[in-house]
Amino acid sequence: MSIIAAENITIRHGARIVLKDVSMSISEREIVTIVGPNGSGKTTLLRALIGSQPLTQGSIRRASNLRTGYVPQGLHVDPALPITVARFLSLPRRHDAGTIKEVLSQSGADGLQNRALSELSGGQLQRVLLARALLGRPQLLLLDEPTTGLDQPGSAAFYRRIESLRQEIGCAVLLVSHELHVVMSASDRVICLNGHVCCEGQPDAVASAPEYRALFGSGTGGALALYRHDHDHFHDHSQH
Ligand SMILES: Nc1ncnc2c1ncn2[C@@H]1O[C@H](COP(=O)(O)OP(=O)(O)OP(=O)(O)O)[C@@H](O)[C@H]1O
Repeated sequence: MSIIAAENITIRHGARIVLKDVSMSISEREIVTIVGPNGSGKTTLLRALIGSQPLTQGSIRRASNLRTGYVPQGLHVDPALPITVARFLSLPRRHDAGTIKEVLSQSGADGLQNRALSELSGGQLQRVLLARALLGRPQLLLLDEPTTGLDQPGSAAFYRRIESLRQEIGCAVLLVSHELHVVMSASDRVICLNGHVCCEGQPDAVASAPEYRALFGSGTGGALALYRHDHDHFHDHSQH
């Protein structure tokens, strides 16, 4: 059963049509990855789904009282900001130490609560942001390019974490990635967006292929897979 659906949505930024007649949906416990080139409307679609982006046309249908957790793209942390991870997780609403410990553990960020936010590595910060999104007990997690700045093993580890989170808390996950060819094999479905939905389908797991192993090694635990992208149709962007 779908928990959220975009129905024929069109979004303009000024005169520019960024998304045109896009329909997609996510079911309970489903992991969906959106791929597409820069500027193809991925972030705009995510923002529309959480209700922070006005629609020009179409509608968003959500299951009643759907709880969502959103991790935006590239949060900048001011190095001069003297704030610990625990304090950051208690803004704007206070959470007890037990809850903070639990979400940090679920995000693979055990023991970071007393560290200064500005001193975290890119991978640690991503996990803390994920922990923050978990505080609201989301039924749907939306993550905008969560592996930006991570190396290949770091990305693979993050994707495995997402899969175990789904098992642990039973949430659905919608991820955005700009990497067309590298998506996680844990994705149930990949949506390729380029102002419109170009195509969608299941990612092909190629972890056992020699070419794949030569490229990525075997240390990624099969978390990375190749999505075969067939561009068998013509894109007319003259309307954009
Ligand atoms: N607030 C805004 N005002 C005007 N134009 C915008 C605004 N937000 C986004 N756009 C434009 O909409 C288009 C889609 O942007 P969006 O951020 O959704 O793309 P994206 O696929 O997430 O890109 P990237 O991979 O670079 O993050 C871009 O051309 C962008 O310049």
